[in-house]
Amino acid sequence: MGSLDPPKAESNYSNAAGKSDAIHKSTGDDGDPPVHKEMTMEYDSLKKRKTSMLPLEVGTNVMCRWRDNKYHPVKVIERRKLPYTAPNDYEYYVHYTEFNRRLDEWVKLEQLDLDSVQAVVDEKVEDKVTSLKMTRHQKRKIDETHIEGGHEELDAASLREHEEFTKVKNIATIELGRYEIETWYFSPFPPEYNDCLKLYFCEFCLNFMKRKEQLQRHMRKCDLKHPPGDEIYRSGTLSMFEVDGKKNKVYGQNLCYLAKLFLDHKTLYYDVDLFLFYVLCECDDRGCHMVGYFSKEKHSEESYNLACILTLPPYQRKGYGKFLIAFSYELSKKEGKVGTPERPLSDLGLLSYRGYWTRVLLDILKKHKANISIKELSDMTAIKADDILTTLQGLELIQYRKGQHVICADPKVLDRHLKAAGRGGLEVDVSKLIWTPYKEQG
Ligand SMILES: CC(=O)SCCNC(=O)CCNC(=O)[C@H](O)C(C)(C)COP(=O)(O)OP(=O)(O)OC[C@H]1O[C@@H](n2cnc3c(N)ncnc32)[C@H](O)[C@@H]1OP(=O)(O)O
Repeated sequence: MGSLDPPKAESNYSNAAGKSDAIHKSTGDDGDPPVHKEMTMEYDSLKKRKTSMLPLEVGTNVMCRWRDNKYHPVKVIERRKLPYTAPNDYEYYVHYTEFNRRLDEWVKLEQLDLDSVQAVVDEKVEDKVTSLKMTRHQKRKIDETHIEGGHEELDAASLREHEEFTKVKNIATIELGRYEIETWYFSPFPPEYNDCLKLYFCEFCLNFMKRKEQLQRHMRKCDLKHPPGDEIYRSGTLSMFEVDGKKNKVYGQNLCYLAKLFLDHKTLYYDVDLFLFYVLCECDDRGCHMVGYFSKEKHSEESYNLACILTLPPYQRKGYGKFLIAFSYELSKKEGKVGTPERPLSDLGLLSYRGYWTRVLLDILKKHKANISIKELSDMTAIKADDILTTLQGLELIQYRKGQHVICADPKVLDRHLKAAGRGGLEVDVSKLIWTPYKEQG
């Protein structure tokens, strides 16, 4: 599977500096004053034209030099004046149009190629309204990110306001345990944290602070050495804790603030009572260090068995995501239900789920000699029938014959797909799971 990091291909884009260099060089030694003068005038007018477009407007499309030293198209999302500098000295918050929003960042003017500036397109209000049409579920999620919450309907204006409010990352880095982590997205921390670029989290209770000394003081007092709640799984150094959002409200909210820094789609913050949090930890003699988690509604009418899933960036691509997904299905099996993750899935979420579904289903198809139906696959795996159908359709293993879906699984094709689906990840040892499904206490 390809990397989701931006493409590494050579860019054939040449930059503005190169072009103005060429002008300087051509005014060299040929001793031809009229040409020299013409060139100088041309250079001056170019410079003037460039200066006149500054500061760039929000919405401008322009090419920007990225950390790979190549130029990529960006859109200016926001700008801010640099203190104690000339009137036009701004820095710009840009979105790389080819990449995911997690790579949005502040850049300096010298990273932008002013020759490539395109006029700001005034997006028509109707277009925006159409693009803002959302499902009821998405609206609910957006509501929940609002500090006050509780709006029944969100009109286009409120959505725009929400987009405006969340478009720039507020916290740039966090310290958590022994890691300093660059954040990916905006998270609605309380207003008193508005002036912070970095936050310090207690890795056990997830309280967050503005200053390192506050964290150090806190660590001397904090009694926790693992997430609050019940340890429901332990295998080797891996432990899973179940945290009830109602019993551990502050922990649940802190976890949501933290998770939103890495989740673009909106998540809940205040209504944590309705959720259980499954927190995966690597344990050593200093305590149980959070690696990732998933949340699960206590009651889901839509048969969701997972609301949000996160592996903290330092632990990603090590198989923990697949472990968390597998774990969520093991819980569903114990409940005797089928389950599906809450939508929308992020790009990385979709990749991880697709890989998991492919491996689980194809492993069964390989071993199972007789015909097997989608319903039987669903009963065996707790994967919802729709997800089985889309996975197998995506792999072109389904045919529609005489009004029915039929699975056509040639062993060689199965092997090819399994190989492409990558590594299996960490296994959940079900014998080590000690858990009973959630029941409301009377
Ligand atoms: C319902 C929802 O919550 S949807 C939102 C999902 N969550 C997020 O987007 C939050 C940010 N992302 C994450 O936390 C993580 O990327 C997760 C949870 C999606 C995956 O966690 P990880 O621990 O990295 O997963 P894991 O190591 O098991 O790999 C999963 C597979 O996904 C794919 N994948 C994950 N990250 C990448 C990446 N950056 N580039 C390409 N493929 C990737 C790969 O196929 C990978 O398998 P492989 O390593 O064998 O090739």
